Amino acid sequence: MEAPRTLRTWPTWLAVGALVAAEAALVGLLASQPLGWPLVLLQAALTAIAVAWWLAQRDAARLYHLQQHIGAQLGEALDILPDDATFALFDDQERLVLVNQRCRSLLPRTAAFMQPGITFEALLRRAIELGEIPESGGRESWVQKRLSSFRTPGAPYTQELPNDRWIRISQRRLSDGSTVVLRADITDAIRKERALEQARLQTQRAQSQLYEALEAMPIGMELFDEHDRLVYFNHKMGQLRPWFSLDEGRGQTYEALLRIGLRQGFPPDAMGNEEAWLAQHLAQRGKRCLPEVRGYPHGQWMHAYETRTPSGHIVAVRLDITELVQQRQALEQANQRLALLSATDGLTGIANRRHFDEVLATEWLRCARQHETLALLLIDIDHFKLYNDHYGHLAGDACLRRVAELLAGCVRRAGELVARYGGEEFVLLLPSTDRDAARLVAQHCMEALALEQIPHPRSPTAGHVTLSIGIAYTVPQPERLPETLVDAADTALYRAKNSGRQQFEVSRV
Ligand SMILES: Nc1nc2c(ncn2[C@@H]2O[C@H](COP(=O)(O)OP(=O)(O)OP(=O)(O)O)[C@@H](O)[C@H]2O)c(=O)[nH]1
Repeated sequence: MEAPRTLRTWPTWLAVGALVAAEAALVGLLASQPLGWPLVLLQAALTAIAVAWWLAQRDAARLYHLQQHIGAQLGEALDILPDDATFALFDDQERLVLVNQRCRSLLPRTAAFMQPGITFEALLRRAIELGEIPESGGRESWVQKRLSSFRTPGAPYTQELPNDRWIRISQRRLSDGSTVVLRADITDAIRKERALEQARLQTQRAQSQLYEALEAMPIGMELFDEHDRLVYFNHKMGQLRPWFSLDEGRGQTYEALLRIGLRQGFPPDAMGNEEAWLAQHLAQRGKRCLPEVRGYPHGQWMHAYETRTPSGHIVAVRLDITELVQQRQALEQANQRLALLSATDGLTGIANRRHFDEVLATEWLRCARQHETLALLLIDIDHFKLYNDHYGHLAGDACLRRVAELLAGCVRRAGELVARYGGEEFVLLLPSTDRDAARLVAQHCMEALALEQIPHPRSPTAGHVTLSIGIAYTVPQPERLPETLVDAADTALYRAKNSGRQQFEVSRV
Protein backbone atom coordinates (compact mmCIF):
# COMPACT_ATOMS: atom_id res chain seq x y z
CA MET A 1 0.00 0.00 0.00
CA GLU A 2 1.11 3.55 -0.69
CA ALA A 3 2.45 5.42 2.39
CA PRO A 4 0.71 8.73 3.38
CA ARG A 5 2.27 11.71 1.62
CA THR A 6 2.94 13.62 4.89
CA LEU A 7 4.85 10.71 6.40
CA ARG A 8 6.73 10.25 3.23
CA THR A 9 7.87 14.00 2.91
CA TRP A 10 8.61 15.37 6.39
CA PRO A 11 12.07 13.65 6.79
CA THR A 12 12.98 15.09 3.44
CA TRP A 13 12.14 18.64 4.49
CA LEU A 14 13.91 18.13 7.85
CA ALA A 15 17.05 17.00 6.03
CA VAL A 16 16.78 19.97 3.61
CA GLY A 17 16.33 22.37 6.55
CA ALA A 18 19.42 20.89 8.31
CA LEU A 19 21.40 21.09 5.09
CA VAL A 20 20.39 24.76 4.50
CA ALA A 21 21.38 25.61 8.12
CA ALA A 22 24.72 23.79 7.71
CA GLU A 23 25.24 25.47 4.36
CA ALA A 24 24.52 28.94 5.85
CA ALA A 25 27.00 28.23 8.67
CA LEU A 26 29.59 27.01 6.17
CA VAL A 27 29.03 30.08 3.92
CA GLY A 28 29.49 32.36 6.93
CA LEU A 29 32.70 30.55 7.88
CA LEU A 30 34.14 30.56 4.37
CA ALA A 31 33.15 34.20 3.70
CA SER A 32 35.34 35.35 6.63
CA GLN A 33 38.35 33.66 5.04
CA PRO A 34 40.65 35.32 2.47
CA LEU A 35 39.56 34.29 -1.07
CA GLY A 36 36.46 33.13 0.76
CA TRP A 37 33.91 34.05 -1.92
CA PRO A 38 35.29 31.81 -4.67
CA LEU A 39 35.36 28.99 -2.13
CA VAL A 40 31.77 29.83 -1.16
CA LEU A 41 30.73 29.67 -4.81
CA LEU A 42 32.59 26.36 -5.31
CA GLN A 43 31.06 24.89 -2.22
CA ALA A 44 27.59 26.12 -3.27
CA ALA A 45 28.01 24.50 -6.67
CA LEU A 46 29.11 21.20 -5.07
CA THR A 47 26.17 21.35 -2.70
CA ALA A 48 23.75 22.04 -5.55
CA ILE A 49 25.15 19.05 -7.47
CA ALA A 50 24.85 16.83 -4.39
CA VAL A 51 21.26 17.96 -3.82
CA ALA A 52 20.39 17.41 -7.48
CA TRP A 53 21.95 13.93 -7.39
CA TRP A 54 20.14 13.09 -4.20
CA LEU A 55 16.84 14.28 -5.62
CA ALA A 56 17.41 12.22 -8.78
CA GLN A 57 18.21 9.12 -6.73
CA ARG A 58 15.17 9.69 -4.64
CA ASP A 59 12.95 9.98 -7.75
CA ALA A 60 14.53 6.87 -9.26
CA ALA A 61 13.87 4.94 -6.06
CA ARG A 62 10.33 6.23 -5.95
CA LEU A 63 9.85 5.31 -9.60
CA TYR A 64 11.24 1.83 -8.92
CA HIS A 65 8.92 1.35 -5.97
CA LEU A 66 6.04 2.71 -8.00
CA GLN A 67 6.82 0.23 -10.76
CA GLN A 68 7.02 -2.59 -8.22
CA HIS A 69 3.79 -1.47 -6.74
CA ILE A 70 2.01 -1.20 -10.10
CA GLY A 71 3.47 -4.58 -11.08
CA ALA A 72 2.14 -6.19 -7.91
CA GLN A 73 -1.24 -4.52 -8.38
CA LEU A 74 -1.38 -5.57 -12.04
CA GLY A 75 -0.39 -9.10 -11.06
CA GLU A 76 -3.18 -9.16 -8.52
CA ALA A 77 -5.63 -7.57 -10.92
CA LEU A 78 -4.73 -10.07 -13.63
CA ASP A 79 -5.66 -12.87 -11.26
CA ILE A 80 -9.29 -12.02 -11.86
CA LEU A 81 -9.04 -12.90 -15.54
CA PRO A 82 -11.82 -15.39 -16.45
CA ASP A 83 -11.28 -19.14 -16.97
CA ASP A 84 -8.37 -19.20 -14.46
CA ALA A 85 -6.32 -17.44 -17.13
CA THR A 86 -2.66 -16.82 -16.50
CA PHE A 87 -0.80 -13.80 -17.75
CA ALA A 88 2.85 -13.35 -18.58
CA LEU A 89 4.50 -10.36 -20.16
CA PHE A 90 7.91 -10.59 -21.80
CA ASP A 91 9.84 -7.56 -23.04
CA ASP A 92 11.31 -7.18 -26.51
CA GLN A 93 14.37 -9.14 -25.34
CA GLU A 94 12.08 -12.02 -24.38
CA ARG A 95 12.73 -11.38 -20.69
CA LEU A 96 9.99 -11.90 -18.20
CA VAL A 97 8.47 -8.65 -16.99
CA LEU A 98 5.33 -9.72 -15.23
CA VAL A 99 3.32 -12.85 -14.36
CA ASN A 100 0.19 -13.19 -12.31
CA GLN A 101 -0.13 -15.54 -9.36
CA ARG A 102 -2.15 -18.06 -11.30
CA CYS A 103 0.69 -18.47 -13.73
CA ARG A 104 2.87 -19.62 -10.86
CA SER A 105 0.26 -22.02 -9.52
CA LEU A 106 -0.28 -23.48 -12.98
CA LEU A 107 3.37 -24.54 -13.14
CA PRO A 108 4.15 -24.89 -9.41
CA ARG A 109 7.58 -26.49 -9.86
CA THR A 110 8.69 -23.80 -12.30
CA ALA A 111 7.09 -20.99 -10.26
CA ALA A 112 10.28 -20.26 -8.29
CA PHE A 113 12.06 -19.41 -11.55
CA MET A 114 9.42 -16.99 -12.75
CA GLN A 115 11.45 -13.95 -11.78
CA PRO A 116 11.58 -10.77 -13.84
CA GLY A 117 14.48 -10.87 -16.23
CA ILE A 118 14.50 -14.61 -16.94
CA THR A 119 14.10 -15.32 -20.64
CA PHE A 120 11.19 -17.18 -22.11
CA GLU A 121 13.51 -19.89 -23.46
CA ALA A 122 15.19 -20.41 -20.07
CA LEU A 123 11.81 -20.63 -18.39
CA LEU A 124 10.56 -23.06 -21.04
CA ARG A 125 13.56 -25.36 -20.69
CA ARG A 126 13.26 -25.22 -16.90
CA ALA A 127 9.58 -26.23 -17.05
CA ILE A 128 10.46 -29.14 -19.37
CA GLU A 129 13.28 -30.22 -17.06
CA LEU A 130 10.90 -30.19 -14.12
CA GLY A 131 8.43 -32.33 -16.04
CA GLU A 132 5.71 -29.73 -16.26
CA ILE A 133 5.26 -29.93 -20.02
CA PRO A 134 4.88 -33.66 -20.78
CA GLU A 135 3.75 -32.88 -24.30
CA SER A 136 7.32 -31.82 -25.20
CA GLY A 137 8.63 -35.34 -24.57
CA GLY A 138 11.98 -33.70 -23.92
CA ARG A 139 12.44 -33.16 -27.64
CA GLU A 140 14.56 -30.28 -28.87
CA SER A 141 12.41 -30.06 -31.98
CA TRP A 142 9.40 -29.35 -29.77
CA VAL A 143 11.33 -26.60 -27.95
CA GLN A 144 12.31 -24.98 -31.25
CA LYS A 145 8.74 -25.15 -32.47
CA ARG A 146 7.46 -23.57 -29.27
CA LEU A 147 10.09 -20.81 -29.44
CA SER A 148 9.15 -20.12 -33.02
CA SER A 149 5.45 -19.88 -32.11
CA PHE A 150 6.42 -17.50 -29.25
CA ARG A 151 8.35 -15.30 -31.62
CA THR A 152 5.72 -15.29 -34.35
CA PRO A 153 2.44 -15.84 -32.52
CA GLY A 154 -0.35 -17.45 -34.47
CA ALA A 155 -3.74 -18.86 -33.55
CA PRO A 156 -4.29 -20.02 -29.94
CA TYR A 157 -3.38 -23.64 -29.33
CA THR A 158 -3.98 -26.32 -26.71
CA GLN A 159 -1.24 -27.83 -24.55
CA GLU A 160 -1.39 -30.80 -22.20
CA LEU A 161 -0.06 -30.45 -18.64
CA PRO A 162 0.64 -33.20 -16.07
CA ASN A 163 -2.29 -34.82 -14.22
CA ASP A 164 -4.47 -34.74 -17.30
CA ARG A 165 -4.79 -30.97 -17.28
CA TRP A 166 -5.09 -28.81 -20.36
CA ILE A 167 -4.41 -25.18 -21.14
CA ARG A 168 -5.16 -22.95 -24.08
CA ILE A 169 -2.30 -20.63 -24.97
CA SER A 170 -2.89 -17.32 -26.73
CA GLN A 171 0.02 -15.02 -27.54
CA ARG A 172 0.13 -11.50 -28.79
CA ARG A 173 3.12 -9.36 -29.77
CA LEU A 174 2.67 -5.75 -28.70
CA SER A 175 3.74 -2.67 -30.66
CA ASP A 176 6.90 -2.18 -28.55
CA GLY A 177 8.08 -5.73 -29.31
CA SER A 178 7.06 -7.23 -25.99
CA THR A 179 4.96 -10.38 -25.91
CA VAL A 180 1.93 -11.20 -23.82
CA VAL A 181 1.26 -14.89 -23.13
CA LEU A 182 -2.19 -15.81 -21.85
CA ARG A 183 -2.94 -19.34 -20.69
CA ALA A 184 -6.48 -20.43 -19.89
CA ASP A 185 -7.06 -23.64 -17.94
CA ILE A 186 -9.50 -25.48 -20.14
CA THR A 187 -9.31 -28.81 -18.31
CA ASP A 188 -12.99 -28.69 -17.36
CA ALA A 189 -14.02 -27.80 -20.88
CA ILE A 190 -11.82 -30.58 -22.29
CA ARG A 191 -13.26 -33.09 -19.82
CA LYS A 192 -16.79 -32.03 -20.69
CA GLU A 193 -15.95 -32.23 -24.37
CA ARG A 194 -14.47 -35.71 -23.85
CA ALA A 195 -17.51 -36.83 -21.85
CA LEU A 196 -19.75 -35.46 -24.58
CA GLU A 197 -17.69 -37.18 -27.26
CA GLN A 198 -17.82 -40.43 -25.33
CA ALA A 199 -21.58 -40.10 -24.89
CA ARG A 200 -21.89 -39.32 -28.59
CA LEU A 201 -19.77 -42.37 -29.47
CA GLN A 202 -21.81 -44.56 -27.13
CA THR A 203 -25.02 -43.30 -28.69
CA GLN A 204 -23.58 -43.84 -32.14
CA ARG A 205 -22.45 -47.37 -31.16
CA ALA A 206 -25.83 -48.19 -29.64
CA GLN A 207 -27.55 -46.82 -32.72
CA SER A 208 -25.39 -48.78 -35.11
CA GLN A 209 -25.88 -51.92 -33.00
CA LEU A 210 -29.61 -51.37 -33.16
CA TYR A 211 -29.55 -50.81 -36.93
CA GLU A 212 -27.26 -53.82 -37.37
CA ALA A 213 -29.73 -55.96 -35.43
CA LEU A 214 -32.65 -54.58 -37.42
CA GLU A 215 -30.83 -55.29 -40.67
CA ALA A 216 -29.93 -58.82 -39.56
CA MET A 217 -33.51 -59.65 -38.66
CA PRO A 218 -35.24 -62.04 -41.03
CA ILE A 219 -38.28 -59.77 -40.95
CA GLY A 220 -39.08 -56.52 -42.70
CA MET A 221 -39.51 -53.64 -40.28
CA GLU A 222 -40.41 -49.97 -40.70
CA LEU A 223 -40.93 -47.07 -38.35
CA PHE A 224 -43.12 -43.98 -38.79
CA ASP A 225 -43.13 -40.93 -36.50
CA GLU A 226 -46.14 -39.55 -34.65
CA HIS A 227 -47.13 -37.63 -37.81
CA ASP A 228 -47.01 -40.88 -39.76
CA ARG A 229 -43.88 -39.88 -41.67
CA LEU A 230 -41.34 -42.53 -42.54
CA VAL A 231 -38.35 -42.62 -40.20
CA TYR A 232 -36.67 -45.88 -41.14
CA PHE A 233 -37.11 -49.23 -42.82
CA ASN A 234 -34.67 -52.10 -42.96
CA HIS A 235 -33.25 -53.80 -46.03
CA LYS A 236 -35.75 -56.64 -45.89
CA MET A 237 -38.66 -54.18 -45.93
CA GLY A 238 -37.00 -52.25 -48.76
CA GLN A 239 -37.01 -55.41 -50.88
CA LEU A 240 -40.80 -55.44 -50.65
CA ARG A 241 -41.01 -51.88 -51.96
CA PRO A 242 -38.36 -51.60 -54.63
CA TRP A 243 -40.06 -48.49 -56.01
CA PHE A 244 -38.45 -46.09 -53.49
CA SER A 245 -35.26 -46.06 -51.45
CA LEU A 246 -34.99 -45.17 -47.77
CA ASP A 247 -33.44 -41.82 -48.65
CA GLU A 248 -36.28 -41.02 -51.04
CA GLY A 249 -38.98 -42.21 -48.66
CA ARG A 250 -37.65 -40.78 -45.39
CA GLY A 251 -39.84 -37.94 -44.14
CA GLN A 252 -42.70 -38.74 -46.52
CA THR A 253 -46.10 -39.60 -45.10
CA TYR A 254 -47.51 -43.09 -45.17
CA GLU A 255 -50.20 -41.90 -47.59
CA ALA A 256 -47.63 -40.38 -49.96
CA LEU A 257 -45.69 -43.65 -49.94
CA LEU A 258 -48.84 -45.67 -50.62
CA ARG A 259 -49.55 -43.39 -53.58
CA ILE A 260 -46.06 -44.06 -54.98
CA GLY A 261 -46.82 -47.78 -54.72
CA LEU A 262 -50.19 -47.33 -56.46
CA ARG A 263 -48.53 -45.46 -59.32
CA GLN A 264 -46.18 -48.46 -59.67
CA GLY A 265 -49.18 -50.81 -59.84
CA PHE A 266 -49.07 -52.13 -56.30
CA PRO A 267 -51.09 -53.74 -54.89
CA PRO A 268 -52.48 -55.31 -58.06
CA ASP A 269 -55.93 -55.82 -56.51
CA ALA A 270 -56.26 -52.03 -55.93
CA MET A 271 -55.78 -51.17 -59.58
CA GLY A 272 -58.76 -49.34 -61.04
CA ASN A 273 -60.05 -48.72 -57.53
CA GLU A 274 -57.11 -46.79 -56.11
CA GLU A 275 -58.87 -44.05 -54.11
CA ALA A 276 -61.32 -46.42 -52.40
CA TRP A 277 -58.49 -48.81 -51.57
CA LEU A 278 -56.42 -45.94 -50.19
CA ALA A 279 -59.29 -44.64 -48.03
CA GLN A 280 -59.94 -48.09 -46.61
CA HIS A 281 -56.25 -48.70 -46.00
CA LEU A 282 -55.72 -45.37 -44.25
CA ALA A 283 -58.80 -45.89 -42.06
CA GLN A 284 -57.19 -49.06 -40.70
CA ARG A 285 -53.83 -47.37 -40.13
CA GLY A 286 -52.28 -48.33 -36.78
CA LYS A 287 -55.14 -50.68 -35.98
CA ARG A 288 -53.85 -53.86 -37.55
CA CYS A 289 -52.62 -55.31 -34.30
CA LEU A 290 -53.43 -58.84 -35.37
CA PRO A 291 -51.20 -60.32 -38.03
CA GLU A 292 -52.80 -60.64 -41.44
CA VAL A 293 -51.57 -62.54 -44.48
CA ARG A 294 -50.91 -60.39 -47.55
CA GLY A 295 -49.86 -61.29 -51.07
CA TYR A 296 -47.06 -59.32 -52.72
CA PRO A 297 -45.74 -59.20 -56.28
CA HIS A 298 -43.70 -62.15 -57.54
CA GLY A 299 -45.73 -64.63 -55.51
CA GLN A 300 -44.49 -63.44 -52.12
CA TRP A 301 -46.64 -63.89 -49.05
CA MET A 302 -46.21 -61.80 -45.92
CA HIS A 303 -47.47 -61.84 -42.42
CA ALA A 304 -48.28 -58.12 -41.88
CA TYR A 305 -48.51 -56.58 -38.46
CA GLU A 306 -48.47 -53.00 -37.23
CA THR A 307 -48.83 -51.34 -33.88
CA ARG A 308 -48.64 -47.89 -32.32
CA THR A 309 -45.95 -47.34 -29.69
CA PRO A 310 -46.71 -45.39 -26.46
CA SER A 311 -45.05 -42.31 -27.99
CA GLY A 312 -47.34 -42.46 -31.02
CA HIS A 313 -44.91 -43.99 -33.51
CA ILE A 314 -46.10 -46.77 -35.77
CA VAL A 315 -44.02 -49.90 -36.08
CA ALA A 316 -44.88 -52.18 -38.96
CA VAL A 317 -43.47 -55.64 -39.42
CA ARG A 318 -43.57 -58.01 -42.40
CA LEU A 319 -42.58 -61.63 -42.04
CA ASP A 320 -41.95 -63.53 -45.25
CA ILE A 321 -44.11 -66.63 -45.07
CA THR A 322 -43.94 -67.44 -48.78
CA GLU A 323 -42.26 -70.77 -48.09
CA LEU A 324 -44.82 -71.64 -45.42
CA VAL A 325 -47.71 -70.69 -47.69
CA GLN A 326 -46.20 -72.66 -50.57
CA GLN A 327 -45.69 -75.65 -48.29
CA ARG A 328 -49.27 -75.37 -47.08
CA GLN A 329 -50.56 -75.11 -50.65
CA ALA A 330 -48.47 -78.13 -51.66
CA LEU A 331 -49.77 -80.02 -48.64
CA GLU A 332 -53.36 -79.10 -49.46
CA GLN A 333 -52.87 -80.24 -53.05
CA ALA A 334 -51.25 -83.47 -51.86
CA ASN A 335 -54.13 -84.02 -49.45
CA GLN A 336 -56.62 -83.37 -52.22
CA ARG A 337 -54.77 -85.79 -54.49
CA LEU A 338 -54.63 -88.32 -51.69
CA ALA A 339 -58.31 -87.89 -50.91
CA LEU A 340 -59.10 -88.32 -54.60
CA LEU A 341 -56.89 -91.39 -54.84
CA SER A 342 -58.35 -92.96 -51.75
CA ALA A 343 -61.86 -92.35 -53.12
CA THR A 344 -61.17 -93.40 -56.71
CA ASP A 345 -61.05 -96.79 -58.36
CA GLY A 346 -57.66 -97.19 -59.96
CA LEU A 347 -58.84 -99.08 -63.03
CA THR A 348 -61.95 -97.19 -64.07
CA GLY A 349 -61.38 -93.73 -62.54
CA ILE A 350 -64.86 -93.63 -60.96
CA ALA A 351 -65.51 -93.71 -57.19
CA ASN A 352 -64.38 -96.82 -55.36
CA ARG A 353 -66.22 -99.03 -52.89
CA ARG A 354 -64.77 -97.14 -49.90
CA HIS A 355 -66.06 -93.82 -51.14
CA PHE A 356 -69.41 -95.35 -52.02
CA ASP A 357 -69.78 -96.66 -48.44
CA GLU A 358 -69.11 -93.14 -47.05
CA VAL A 359 -71.54 -91.44 -49.43
CA LEU A 360 -74.19 -94.09 -48.79
CA ALA A 361 -73.93 -93.51 -45.02
CA THR A 362 -74.19 -89.74 -45.50
CA GLU A 363 -77.08 -89.87 -47.96
CA TRP A 364 -78.88 -92.47 -45.84
CA LEU A 365 -78.97 -90.04 -42.91
CA ARG A 366 -79.74 -87.00 -45.05
CA CYS A 367 -82.68 -88.69 -46.81
CA ALA A 368 -83.86 -89.98 -43.45
CA ARG A 369 -83.87 -86.42 -42.08
CA GLN A 370 -85.64 -85.05 -45.15
CA HIS A 371 -87.93 -88.08 -45.62
CA GLU A 372 -86.77 -88.55 -49.15
CA THR A 373 -86.52 -91.76 -51.15
CA LEU A 374 -83.05 -93.17 -51.67
CA ALA A 375 -82.59 -95.57 -54.56
CA LEU A 376 -79.69 -97.88 -55.32
CA LEU A 377 -78.86 -99.76 -58.54
CA LEU A 378 -76.52 -102.76 -58.20
CA ILE A 379 -75.23 -103.52 -61.71
CA ASP A 380 -73.46 -106.69 -62.85
CA ILE A 381 -71.91 -107.43 -66.27
CA ASP A 382 -73.36 -110.67 -67.55
CA HIS A 383 -70.97 -113.61 -68.12
CA PHE A 384 -67.91 -111.44 -67.62
CA LYS A 385 -65.76 -114.47 -66.80
CA LEU A 386 -66.45 -115.74 -70.32
CA TYR A 387 -65.51 -112.29 -71.71
CA ASN A 388 -62.19 -112.48 -69.90
CA ASP A 389 -61.70 -116.04 -71.00
CA HIS A 390 -62.36 -115.10 -74.60
CA TYR A 391 -60.52 -111.80 -74.93
CA GLY A 392 -58.05 -111.97 -72.10
CA HIS A 393 -57.72 -110.00 -68.87
CA LEU A 394 -56.44 -106.76 -70.44
CA ALA A 395 -59.39 -106.59 -72.81
CA GLY A 396 -61.57 -107.34 -69.77
CA ASP A 397 -60.07 -104.28 -68.08
CA ALA A 398 -60.81 -102.11 -71.09
CA CYS A 399 -64.37 -103.39 -71.11
CA LEU A 400 -64.77 -102.53 -67.43
CA ARG A 401 -63.48 -98.99 -68.13
CA ARG A 402 -65.91 -98.52 -71.00
CA VAL A 403 -68.88 -99.77 -68.97
CA ALA A 404 -67.88 -97.44 -66.10
CA GLU A 405 -67.74 -94.54 -68.53
CA LEU A 406 -71.19 -95.29 -69.90
CA LEU A 407 -72.68 -95.64 -66.43
CA ALA A 408 -71.09 -92.33 -65.37
CA GLY A 409 -72.84 -90.77 -68.37
CA CYS A 410 -76.17 -91.99 -66.98
CA VAL A 411 -75.70 -90.14 -63.69
CA ARG A 412 -76.31 -86.43 -64.11
CA ARG A 413 -77.99 -84.95 -61.04
CA ALA A 414 -76.02 -83.42 -58.17
CA GLY A 415 -75.56 -85.87 -55.33
CA GLU A 416 -75.84 -88.94 -57.58
CA LEU A 417 -72.88 -91.29 -57.50
CA VAL A 418 -71.54 -94.04 -59.72
CA ALA A 419 -68.98 -96.36 -58.14
CA ARG A 420 -67.24 -99.64 -58.81
CA TYR A 421 -68.55 -101.98 -56.17
CA GLY A 422 -66.01 -104.69 -56.85
CA GLY A 423 -64.95 -107.01 -59.73
CA GLU A 424 -67.42 -106.54 -62.56
CA GLU A 425 -70.08 -105.02 -60.29
CA PHE A 426 -71.05 -101.30 -60.21
CA VAL A 427 -73.46 -99.25 -58.11
CA LEU A 428 -75.50 -96.14 -58.77
CA LEU A 429 -76.68 -94.24 -55.72
CA LEU A 430 -79.64 -92.01 -56.53
CA PRO A 431 -80.82 -89.70 -53.73
CA SER A 432 -84.33 -88.23 -53.93
CA THR A 433 -85.23 -90.88 -56.50
CA ASP A 434 -88.39 -92.98 -56.28
CA ARG A 435 -89.06 -96.39 -57.74
CA ASP A 436 -90.14 -95.22 -61.21
CA ALA A 437 -87.27 -92.78 -61.61
CA ALA A 438 -84.86 -95.52 -60.56
CA ARG A 439 -86.33 -97.88 -63.11
CA LEU A 440 -85.90 -95.24 -65.82
CA VAL A 441 -82.22 -94.82 -64.90
CA ALA A 442 -81.75 -98.63 -65.02
CA GLN A 443 -83.43 -98.73 -68.38
CA HIS A 444 -81.25 -95.90 -69.60
CA CYS A 445 -78.08 -97.70 -68.46
CA MET A 446 -79.02 -100.91 -70.27
CA GLU A 447 -79.90 -99.02 -73.43
CA ALA A 448 -76.70 -97.04 -73.38
CA LEU A 449 -74.70 -100.25 -73.20
CA ALA A 450 -76.86 -101.92 -75.85
CA LEU A 451 -76.16 -98.99 -78.14
CA GLU A 452 -72.48 -99.53 -77.62
CA GLN A 453 -72.73 -103.14 -78.88
CA ILE A 454 -69.50 -104.32 -77.20
CA PRO A 455 -68.98 -107.76 -78.75
CA HIS A 456 -69.25 -110.74 -76.38
CA PRO A 457 -69.34 -113.79 -78.65
CA ARG A 458 -69.37 -116.30 -75.82
CA SER A 459 -72.27 -114.67 -73.91
CA PRO A 460 -75.21 -117.08 -73.76
CA THR A 461 -77.48 -114.02 -73.28
CA ALA A 462 -76.57 -111.87 -76.31
CA GLY A 463 -73.76 -111.37 -78.79
CA HIS A 464 -72.70 -108.24 -76.94
CA VAL A 465 -72.01 -107.19 -73.38
CA THR A 466 -75.21 -106.89 -71.31
CA LEU A 467 -76.13 -105.86 -67.79
CA SER A 468 -78.29 -107.28 -65.01
CA ILE A 469 -79.50 -104.69 -62.49
CA GLY A 470 -81.00 -105.02 -59.01
CA ILE A 471 -82.90 -101.91 -57.90
CA ALA A 472 -83.67 -101.13 -54.27
CA TYR A 473 -85.35 -98.04 -52.88
CA THR A 474 -86.63 -96.81 -49.56
CA VAL A 475 -87.23 -93.80 -47.37
CA PRO A 476 -84.40 -94.51 -44.93
CA GLN A 477 -85.05 -94.92 -41.24
CA PRO A 478 -82.23 -93.58 -39.09
CA GLU A 479 -82.37 -96.59 -36.78
CA ARG A 480 -81.79 -99.01 -39.69
CA LEU A 481 -78.44 -99.64 -41.38
CA PRO A 482 -77.71 -98.43 -44.92
CA GLU A 483 -76.49 -101.96 -45.77
CA THR A 484 -80.13 -103.05 -45.84
CA LEU A 485 -80.48 -101.06 -49.07
CA VAL A 486 -77.48 -102.89 -50.57
CA ASP A 487 -78.84 -106.26 -49.45
CA ALA A 488 -82.19 -105.50 -51.05
CA ALA A 489 -80.52 -104.43 -54.32
CA ASP A 490 -78.43 -107.63 -54.22
CA THR A 491 -81.57 -109.70 -53.81
CA ALA A 492 -83.18 -107.90 -56.76
CA LEU A 493 -80.01 -108.46 -58.82
CA TYR A 494 -80.07 -112.15 -57.97
CA ARG A 495 -83.61 -112.30 -59.21
CA ALA A 496 -82.72 -110.49 -62.44
CA LYS A 497 -79.89 -112.98 -63.07
CA ASN A 498 -82.09 -115.90 -62.35
CA SER A 499 -84.71 -114.52 -64.67
CA GLY A 500 -82.33 -114.73 -67.62
CA ARG A 501 -80.08 -111.69 -67.19
CA GLN A 502 -80.08 -108.47 -69.33
CA GLN A 503 -82.93 -107.09 -67.21
CA PHE A 504 -83.59 -105.33 -63.90
CA GLU A 505 -85.62 -106.28 -60.86
CA VAL A 506 -86.88 -104.02 -58.09
CA SER A 507 -86.94 -104.54 -54.32
CA ARG A 508 -88.40 -102.28 -51.69
CA VAL A 509 -86.70 -102.24 -48.31
N1 LIG B 1 -60.31 -108.19 -66.51
C1 LIG B 1 -60.79 -108.17 -65.26
N2 LIG B 1 -61.56 -109.11 -64.79
C2 LIG B 1 -62.06 -109.04 -63.55
C3 LIG B 1 -61.76 -107.98 -62.72
N3 LIG B 1 -62.38 -108.17 -61.51
C4 LIG B 1 -63.07 -109.33 -61.62
N4 LIG B 1 -62.89 -109.90 -62.87
C5 LIG B 1 -63.41 -111.07 -63.39
O1 LIG B 1 -64.81 -111.10 -63.44
C6 LIG B 1 -65.25 -112.40 -63.42
C7 LIG B 1 -66.47 -112.59 -62.57
O2 LIG B 1 -66.94 -113.90 -62.71
P1 LIG B 1 -68.26 -114.40 -62.04
O3 LIG B 1 -68.35 -113.95 -60.64
O4 LIG B 1 -68.28 -115.84 -62.25
O5 LIG B 1 -69.42 -113.73 -62.84
P2 LIG B 1 -69.84 -113.81 -64.36
O6 LIG B 1 -68.83 -114.56 -65.14
O7 LIG B 1 -70.05 -112.44 -64.85
O8 LIG B 1 -71.14 -114.59 -64.29
P3 LIG B 1 -72.55 -113.97 -63.96
O9 LIG B 1 -72.30 -112.81 -63.09
O10 LIG B 1 -73.26 -115.07 -63.30
O11 LIG B 1 -73.09 -113.58 -65.26
C8 LIG B 1 -64.06 -113.23 -62.94
O12 LIG B 1 -63.58 -114.03 -64.03
C9 LIG B 1 -63.05 -112.24 -62.51
O13 LIG B 1 -61.74 -112.68 -62.79
C10 LIG B 1 -60.89 -106.99 -63.22
O14 LIG B 1 -60.55 -105.99 -62.56
N5 LIG B 1 -60.44 -107.09 -64.48
